[in-house]
Amino acid sequence: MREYRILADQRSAEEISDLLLDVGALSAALEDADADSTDEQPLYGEPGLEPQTQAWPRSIISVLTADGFDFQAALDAAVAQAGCEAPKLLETSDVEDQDWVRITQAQFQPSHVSPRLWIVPSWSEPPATDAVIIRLDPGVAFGTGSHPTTRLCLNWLDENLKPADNVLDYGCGTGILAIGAKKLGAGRVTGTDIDPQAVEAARDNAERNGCEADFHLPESMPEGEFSVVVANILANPLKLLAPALLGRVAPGGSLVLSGILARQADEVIAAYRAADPGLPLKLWREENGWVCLAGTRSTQAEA
Ligand SMILES: C[S@@+](CC[C@H](N)C(=O)[O-])C[C@H]1O[C@@H](n2cnc3c(N)ncnc32)[C@H](O)[C@@H]1O
Repeated sequence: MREYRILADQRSAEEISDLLLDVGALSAALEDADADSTDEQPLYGEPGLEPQTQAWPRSIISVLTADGFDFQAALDAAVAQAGCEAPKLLETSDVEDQDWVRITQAQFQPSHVSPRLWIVPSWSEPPATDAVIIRLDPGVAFGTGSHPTTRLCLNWLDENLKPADNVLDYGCGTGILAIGAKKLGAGRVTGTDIDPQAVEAARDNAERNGCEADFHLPESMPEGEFSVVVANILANPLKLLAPALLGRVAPGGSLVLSGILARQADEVIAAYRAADPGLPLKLWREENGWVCLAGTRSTQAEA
């Protein structure tokens, strides 16, 4: 059995993984290649890329194959079908047959992401503490707690959520923020994502965690305001989404944004101030060059 580790543009990584699995690869695990990087953004493609097309930078795909599998031919075919740039081969190694499950699982272990919250995959025992556990396995959607921006949002929720706050997770990915909010005591929890696979994954993950939460595509989102709106996307889409996100924050409610590099914080704060001076955003916290911005809408009595 062989393991191949390839570096791919994050936008095509899932499709490449799926195509390799379709033609017989035994497993394909994705991890962020740039989780701790604050290099120029975007980290792929040409410098002139339009802001709307920026996505998360690069993924490492670890692919396990049986002996005799023609990995290069399978990769070439996947690249041709996906119409993307060819991933870069980082390394290959021989793997003992009995080790492949262990290798796959070793890539994702329990992690302590905020004072109370742990992310625990299905193959691990929960830590023997009074921790609040989110059960989550890596899959098709973004959000396993390995990225600093996800952890920043979870920490904001852990430290600031009030009992029975109702929460909107905008750009929910796996639903990790919605599930975390519910486990921390939120009331009604709703999530949305433009990616139908993410909406599906979030529903499955909420059910697996025994969390009552509903997830919708943006066009099917029910009307209504929330006491907490959290969105971990990227600076440019967040600026475009300002009216939509601000319109969802109830009087006295909070808006929490991440997916923003430290050097982009001022421009995002300015865009939101221009769209609605009644909800001033401030830097809440920074981790590894990524920031979380947060602010509270004044109540009618204060306005
Ligand atoms: C970085 S992931 C965040 C996932 C998860 N909330 C977390 O914190 O780890 C951003 C998610 O936002 C979604 N997204 C991007 N643009 C969006 C938009 N305009 N409306 C809704 N979701 C969007 C993406 O599909 C992706 O799942």
